[in-house]
Amino acid sequence: MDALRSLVSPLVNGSSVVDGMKLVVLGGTVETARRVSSSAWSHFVNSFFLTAHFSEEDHPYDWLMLWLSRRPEWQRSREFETTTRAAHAAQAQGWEDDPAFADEGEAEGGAPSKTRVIFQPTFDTTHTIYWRQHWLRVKRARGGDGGEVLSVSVVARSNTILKALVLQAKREYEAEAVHRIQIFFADPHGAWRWADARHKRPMGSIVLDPGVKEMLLGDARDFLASEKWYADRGIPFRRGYLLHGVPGSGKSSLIHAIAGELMLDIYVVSLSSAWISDSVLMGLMGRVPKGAILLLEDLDAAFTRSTSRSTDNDGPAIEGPELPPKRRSREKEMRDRDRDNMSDLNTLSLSGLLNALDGVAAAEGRILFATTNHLEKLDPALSRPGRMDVWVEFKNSSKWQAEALFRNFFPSTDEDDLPLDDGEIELPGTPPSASASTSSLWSASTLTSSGSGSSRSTSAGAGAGKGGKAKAAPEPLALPQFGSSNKAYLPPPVAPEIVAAQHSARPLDGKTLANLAKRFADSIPEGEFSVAALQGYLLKNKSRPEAAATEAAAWVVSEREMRERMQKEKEAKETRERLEREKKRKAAAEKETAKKAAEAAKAKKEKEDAAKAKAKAAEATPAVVATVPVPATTEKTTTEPTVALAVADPDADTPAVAPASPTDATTTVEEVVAEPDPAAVVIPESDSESSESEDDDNIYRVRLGRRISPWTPARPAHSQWPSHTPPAAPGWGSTNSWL
Ligand SMILES: Nc1ncnc2c1ncn2[C@@H]1O[C@H](COP(=O)(O)OP(=O)(O)OP(=O)(O)O)[C@@H](O)[C@H]1O
Repeated sequence: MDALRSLVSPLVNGSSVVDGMKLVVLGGTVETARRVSSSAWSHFVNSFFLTAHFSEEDHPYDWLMLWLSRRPEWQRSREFETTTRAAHAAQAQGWEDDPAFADEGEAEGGAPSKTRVIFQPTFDTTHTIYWRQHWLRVKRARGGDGGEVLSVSVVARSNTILKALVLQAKREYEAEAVHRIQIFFADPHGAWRWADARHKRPMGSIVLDPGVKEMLLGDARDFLASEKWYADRGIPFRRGYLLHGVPGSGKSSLIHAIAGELMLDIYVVSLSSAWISDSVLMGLMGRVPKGAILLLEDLDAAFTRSTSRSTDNDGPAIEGPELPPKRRSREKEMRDRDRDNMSDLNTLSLSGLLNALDGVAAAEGRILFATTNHLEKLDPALSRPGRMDVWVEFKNSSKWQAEALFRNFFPSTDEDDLPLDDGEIELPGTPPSASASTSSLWSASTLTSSGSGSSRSTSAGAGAGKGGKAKAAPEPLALPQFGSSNKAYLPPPVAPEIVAAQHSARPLDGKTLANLAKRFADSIPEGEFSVAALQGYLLKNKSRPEAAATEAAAWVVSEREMRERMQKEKEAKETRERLEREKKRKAAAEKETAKKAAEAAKAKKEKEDAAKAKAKAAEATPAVVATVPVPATTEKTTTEPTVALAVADPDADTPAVAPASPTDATTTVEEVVAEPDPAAVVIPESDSESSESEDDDNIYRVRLGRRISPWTPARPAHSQWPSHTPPAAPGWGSTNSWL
């Protein structure tokens, strides 16, 4: 005990515990003070900083990212990450041209690298950038929703510097984007997703009847400048254009060109999308920025989504030859993915669409373009003024358009159009049939004769746009040929169309071009082919303008034949399908008839079987019939009806009757037995599980576990019953001695 006390006493009485406690308190105080002072310091510092936050989803974020990408401090980050995800943004904004920002890799052969890598500082790294006599602290971070947020802080008394920064970034961005238009597509979640940045399409490349383009462009320009005019008159600041007509006639191309001319972004919604609904559309419309083009594709398909249209035409609305296949396929992929991911949720209603177009929540300041191939399918409410103010019809190509298209297509050495020869059209060089072998020397003979085996790349005088300088005829084509050194077997000549596909045409002088264009237009029937079809033909002959002009008539014939063949095939297919359908319908009807007949036969058989079984059972089993005889005569005064039991004897003609009560009413029983119900109240004794009595004025039957068919003998009048003896049902077993 003493030993224990001696151990504990220093702890209790000694100063070590107190010292320990003091240490804990001291440590706690110091740490608290440190935290408080640090927090106070950061509050103090932050109170001098002005901070702006930019969310990834908003445009200023893109402006600032472009601005930052050009700051050496940003690029010198010691901690950085690489991404290819943002490569499209870089491309869109021209960052790809900045060697410090993207990789310089090139694929073999000098082609640009397929994947561009972007370097950017990691998250949560703070950068200090000096700009306009201010130090800016810039940080990328993750926002609450997982998206990226860019924060820019500056020590300043007012936020002027931050505003100036944003405006500067915007200016730079817009200067960068001046040659491109941004395309956004609606996604199934009701948000706008950036899809592409495309080069502007020159208005001159659109071939329409004179004045149409100018009218539309002028109208849109005037609208954008008239906000006050609209406000003063209380008219909603919106304008709608309905472009309708045959496919491939330039509707989307014109919208693209107008957007480029007016420097507007395009927001595209395809109303035939599977996921579109009233609420999604309303949300999308509300988020279209002011001064943008909203493009509603396939207006007619909104409520009658035909699979053929939605599957065939799911490419981007803004199509053009200049669109790189890579981007085209990315957009297609995006749409396909959306379509695959989403179940068919299209619940767009007409009223929903009308509301989205000009309801109270509809966005103002935007230009609406809607396209349709079937004007006749549109609800009149959709196309009324206020929703669609200007209508433009697009038709198949006229001769005038064909000529203009030809002139646009092939490069010319002259700026000015030369008057056409009145006389015969003169083609340069040899006749068309031989032109393939002489013009630009793309011929097979050139190929075979060039067999040096060297792999020289041919610049075939291409790229000289209209007005470009005339170039010397390109060098003979010298493609590397497999087996060129093999003397035993010479390679077969290359097909002319393959050769033609490899080059562009030489620039033609103005007079020749004019003559060829006229010859081409003469061969094209008025209003029979779409401009897109003509463009396709010219593309096939893009290195052979002469052949394109002279072979156009043959092409028209072959196209007609092909159409005829396709029409016949279509009709044959339809007939086949119709016959197939009829056959199926017939087979189904026959099957149905056979089924019904089988069912009827089965039912009949069942009925017969049941009847047989019943009859058999009636013959085989004696039954107990319990009836309650009634007073047959008025003399009967007893208040208790007598119960009689009839035991069915299969061998007897009539069932034997055993009086159930000593107070017998033989007459009654005999009556009952003598006139049995034909529906056979024959109840096997063994079936008797329960019984009840039925009140029937003067007849009482006792049910023995089976329904008894009605049997109504002659009734005595009620008055025959004494008033004090109602025909109460006898209590179960009240008089029936055997129960
Ligand atoms: N009038 C035109 N002028 C110049 N090019 C045209 C014209 N019409 C069609 N094209 C060319 O044909 C192709 C398809 O044109 P576009 O997509 O504009 O037709 P669309 O009328 O919008 O067709 P759809 O109704 O099927 O969407 C484009 O490559 C375009 O360059």
